[in-house]
Amino acid sequence: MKIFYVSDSGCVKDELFGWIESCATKAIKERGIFTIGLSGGSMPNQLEEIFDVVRSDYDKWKLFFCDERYVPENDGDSTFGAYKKAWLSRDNCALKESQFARINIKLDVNECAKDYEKQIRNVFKLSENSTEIPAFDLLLLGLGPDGHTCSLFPGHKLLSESTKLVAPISDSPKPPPKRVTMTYPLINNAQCCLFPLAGESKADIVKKIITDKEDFPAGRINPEKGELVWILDAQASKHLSPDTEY
Ligand SMILES: O=C(O)[C@H](O)[C@@H](O)[C@H](O)[C@H](O)COP(=O)(O)O
Repeated sequence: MKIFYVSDSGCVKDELFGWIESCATKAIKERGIFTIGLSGGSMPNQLEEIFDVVRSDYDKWKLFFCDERYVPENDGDSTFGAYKKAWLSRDNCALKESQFARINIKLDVNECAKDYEKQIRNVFKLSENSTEIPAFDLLLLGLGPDGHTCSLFPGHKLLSESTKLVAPISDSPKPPPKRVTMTYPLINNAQCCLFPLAGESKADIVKKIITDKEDFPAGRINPEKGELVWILDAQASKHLSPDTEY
């Protein structure tokens, strides 16, 4: 686990953009494609200026959602809708809508999750019955005050999902209730999982996970072959000591 301590939310963004650029450059050089998973919540706003900062061959990007709300894209709760507003509406947007893998809510939530998993397997050229697990180049993860990440919530049965790579949830404690979410088998097979966190509201849960090692869904993110990176501003890391190895 790597922890980067920075002073404020602006520096979290700078560090985050640096990671994105280096992951994308490496992936495109090695395999001609960059696969990235995006979270919702405050992350779309955090990533708003990406095209001003990150230099990359954006045509080679394929973008997925670590979790997505099961709502129409024009619904205020839609994560794709949030990125449409934050990115696709910009004059200097270097991405096309077609590069985003979107959920299909014409299907019921269970079939929607299966369809999304199929979309992921297709990008990684893996058949439906392949036992190989796709390895995303970078997953950008959020952290809720209850320690959830993606739509993996404390005490939920999805925490022990061991076969589905994308699962449906219809009882999310964080509204809206219906979502699809990546699960640990997929998340923990990524090359890099990154939590870019800023603000006082993250401090207590960051302490519980990193210092106290209490068991929370976000604390179970630990890529077997990849890197786990926390980028924390002074407020989010106020209970941590930069000299301590966690
Ligand atoms: O769509 C979602 O709800 C998110 O993916 C969710 O997991 C989010 O990342 C956390 O709730 C943190 O949200 P904030 O960044 O707004 O604190």
